[in-house]
Amino acid sequence: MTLALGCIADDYTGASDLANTLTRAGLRTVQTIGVPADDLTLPEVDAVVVSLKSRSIEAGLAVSRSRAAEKWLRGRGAHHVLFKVCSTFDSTDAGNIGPVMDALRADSGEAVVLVTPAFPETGRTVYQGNLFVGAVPLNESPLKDHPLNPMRDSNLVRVLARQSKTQVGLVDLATVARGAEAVRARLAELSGKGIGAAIIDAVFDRDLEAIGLVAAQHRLSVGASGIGLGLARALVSTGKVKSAAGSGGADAAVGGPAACLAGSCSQATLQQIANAERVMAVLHLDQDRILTGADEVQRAIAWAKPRLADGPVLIASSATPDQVAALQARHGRDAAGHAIEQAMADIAENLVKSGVRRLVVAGGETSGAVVDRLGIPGFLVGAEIAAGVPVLRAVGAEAGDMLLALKSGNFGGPEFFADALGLMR
Ligand SMILES: Nc1ncnc2c1ncn2[C@@H]1O[C@H](COP(=O)(O)OP(=O)(O)O)[C@@H](O)[C@H]1O
Ligand SMILES: O=C(O)[C@@H](O)C(=O)COP(=O)(O)O
Repeated sequence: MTLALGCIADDYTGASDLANTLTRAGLRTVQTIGVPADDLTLPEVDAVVVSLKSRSIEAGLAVSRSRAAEKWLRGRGAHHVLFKVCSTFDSTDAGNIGPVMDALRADSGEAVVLVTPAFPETGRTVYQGNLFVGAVPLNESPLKDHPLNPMRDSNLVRVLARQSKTQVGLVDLATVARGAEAVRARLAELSGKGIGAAIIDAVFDRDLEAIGLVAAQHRLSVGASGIGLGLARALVSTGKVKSAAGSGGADAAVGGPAACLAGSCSQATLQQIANAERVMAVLHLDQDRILTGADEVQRAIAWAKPRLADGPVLIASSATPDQVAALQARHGRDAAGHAIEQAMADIAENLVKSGVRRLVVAGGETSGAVVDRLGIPGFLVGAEIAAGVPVLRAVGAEAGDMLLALKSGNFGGPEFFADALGLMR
């Protein structure tokens, strides 16, 4: 297998978002969980998205895991590696976007790295280096209250500079609008000044197409699904990849009981849970019981099991920003996040033991904990449920044939859970 594109994603929902974008743009794509073991049989593909759970771990670990993934991808022929980060640039001043970018830049010998989290289809645009979420700057969006990495600065040149050892420059929209040649000239100017990374403005998909043409000639880029779209379109338009259509049956029916788990506390997910109450049984977990060691997981399983035969169930830990802040004040931010993720993984494991083969998970860290516990090594990409969220078919899973959807907290329409199960038969 010779890869046209190698990708490293810093969480599992982000990886499935990117795998979805690449598939829709005509690249045969597989998502792996971590660097694949030698005995995992992968189909012949144009792109591999290696999913890491490295967004919120210690920076040194994120660096070493990303480097191992890059080595594997380059070893399979990938000329270009995209480090996929969140379209809301989820990170802290300690990282992990900057430290991983710096390490991959050194490994790939890249002079100046192109960086953009723009993903116009989901309302993420970048102008003058400032990230907008819909109509508001990042620091005024719900991301200011994220439980793990509250985003309080929308100027990405500043945000990345605080995390990276290199100087960070800007390629502005006026330059992007003049096309690929103008972008190349600006990058040469920046690298001549010793600047090692550039935030690139992008508002429309056509901006990302110009960026993709330039990026494809570089060794490394950093961004969200939008730059993935640009790269994929560049690979197809320059004939490096022959466009493939369709999901190849990756979403064929598996049957059996269905369940949803929500650990995201995003506004979008809170609304989706409220709407799901009309069409499925919903259990709200008691987070204090999880944190104090009471048997909340057993209570959830005992609640779910008798209901599975009658239709899908949804189990949620999600809470409003005030409730999240209060819980974190009582137990600590990391302890709260970790304990709830592990409880979700316990619940998922028990549900699968009870026969669940269709599972929807809301939240990136939550999805990481669940997929790791289920021991799923990879996914094929099926139909698109919503922008950035495909149906996934597990490959090589211990439980056998399974369909999953891993939803980024912020993605999906108001009826997401019903929409997902409607496509996961
Ligand atoms: N009620 C709650 N209070 C505090 N933290 C929570 C609560 N529910 C979930 N969490 C934690 O919040 C984090 C949500 O992150 P994640 O799953 O990545 O969602 P998103 O996709 O919205 O970022 C997880 O670590 C999760 O365990
Ligand atoms: O780019 C995006 O917004 C998503 O692909 C993504 O990474 C989402 O992360 P979570 O919101 O933590 O699921």
